Amino acid sequence: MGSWGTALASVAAASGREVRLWGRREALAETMRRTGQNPDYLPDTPLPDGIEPTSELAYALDGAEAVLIVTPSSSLREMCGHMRPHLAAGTPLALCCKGIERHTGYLLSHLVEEELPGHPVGALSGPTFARETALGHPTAATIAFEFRYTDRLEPDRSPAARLSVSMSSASFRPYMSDDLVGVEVGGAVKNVIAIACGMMTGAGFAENTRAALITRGIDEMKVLAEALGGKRETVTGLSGAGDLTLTCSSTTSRNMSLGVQLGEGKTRAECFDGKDVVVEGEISAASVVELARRIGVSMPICEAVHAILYDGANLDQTFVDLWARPIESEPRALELELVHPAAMPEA
Ligand SMILES: NC(=O)C1=CN([C@@H]2O[C@H](COP(=O)(O)OP(=O)(O)OC[C@H]3O[C@@H](n4cnc5c(N)ncnc54)[C@H](OP(=O)(O)O)[C@@H]3O)[C@@H](O)[C@H]2O)C=CC1
Ligand SMILES: O=C(CO)COP(=O)(O)O
Repeated sequence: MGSWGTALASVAAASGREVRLWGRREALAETMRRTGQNPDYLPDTPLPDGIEPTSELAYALDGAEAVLIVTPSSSLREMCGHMRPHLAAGTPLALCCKGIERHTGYLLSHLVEEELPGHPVGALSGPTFARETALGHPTAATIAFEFRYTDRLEPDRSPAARLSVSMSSASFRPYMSDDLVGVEVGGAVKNVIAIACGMMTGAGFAENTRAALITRGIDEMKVLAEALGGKRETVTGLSGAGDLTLTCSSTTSRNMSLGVQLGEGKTRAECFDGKDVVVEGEISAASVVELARRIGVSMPICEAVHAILYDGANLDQTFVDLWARPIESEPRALELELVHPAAMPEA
């Protein structure tokens, strides 16, 4: 029951679903039941009827028609282990977190398929700040499940279609996709590009530079998505360019905000007043770059963020160097063999 989980519970409840909203802290669940709000993550945002906050995971999952998983990506493997004994076979699982697992290079759907086999796994992703979504501002997102055939060999888009219909309301518009890889890559990479945009803004670079980063960031998403078996065109949709535009335009974004503060010269410890805030792009800067290097995809903006965050590179000089790279053609050509992360060479 963090900010995005609570917002999604509001969306589902507003569209008429009965929602059990799980969180690990009973005290917060009890406060939410009593006050109808989540004071820790979405203060001053009343929750609609139909949401039952609980800290009992078995109860939360009992009889669920679908499960939205909204932990930070770094907690996802652990969370899958907690969920395993309580999930009914075949329950669709939709990942609402954004990232790529560090060290394995797994897309989060690969991780969940490994930990929780036998479930359709998809993703819900897009330009969706939690508070705006919970307050009912018109919001669109993408729900992606891989295309499958039914036992009768008929096209089966049912998890994506059913969840989209279940979640849709006057203010929330979920589009359907069968390109899970493309959707997941967009969600992971956009956070790294948002840190880059923030860093540049904080360091005093101007709007032209930010627009260039956003556009070239889309190119980095495209080549990574395609190399992993996704579609380039997915990256131009809500989960790619849409989310990138949102995240790179506002310090409401924690990723953009971290970048701005680092660009202004703060240390990491000084950012967010020392609070432990979920900034997925910090981990993704490492996991995306490690993955890209392993499969031979060039992602210079992500490399720049990685160098600053992990190698102690000088921020201003790194961005000067980014502009001094050899001139390339636009768009980039890509000639790569498709490879599953599990079969990839070590870095
Ligand atoms: N906020 C947003 O606008 C959006 C966020 N997302 C994505 O959603 C994901 C979650 O982010 P968000 O909701 O913003 O984060 P928040 O910081 O708002 O909430 C994090 C939630 O995860 C819980 N949590 C943390 N670690 C664990 C763990 N090990 N086991 C169980 N629960 C855990 C926290 O519980 P506790 O309070 O007990 O620590 C809290 O409920 C991220 O991947 C983010 O990118 C996607 C779209 C929009
Ligand atoms: O993913 C988000 C909006 O779509 C939230 O962005 P931040 O995690 O940067 O706050």
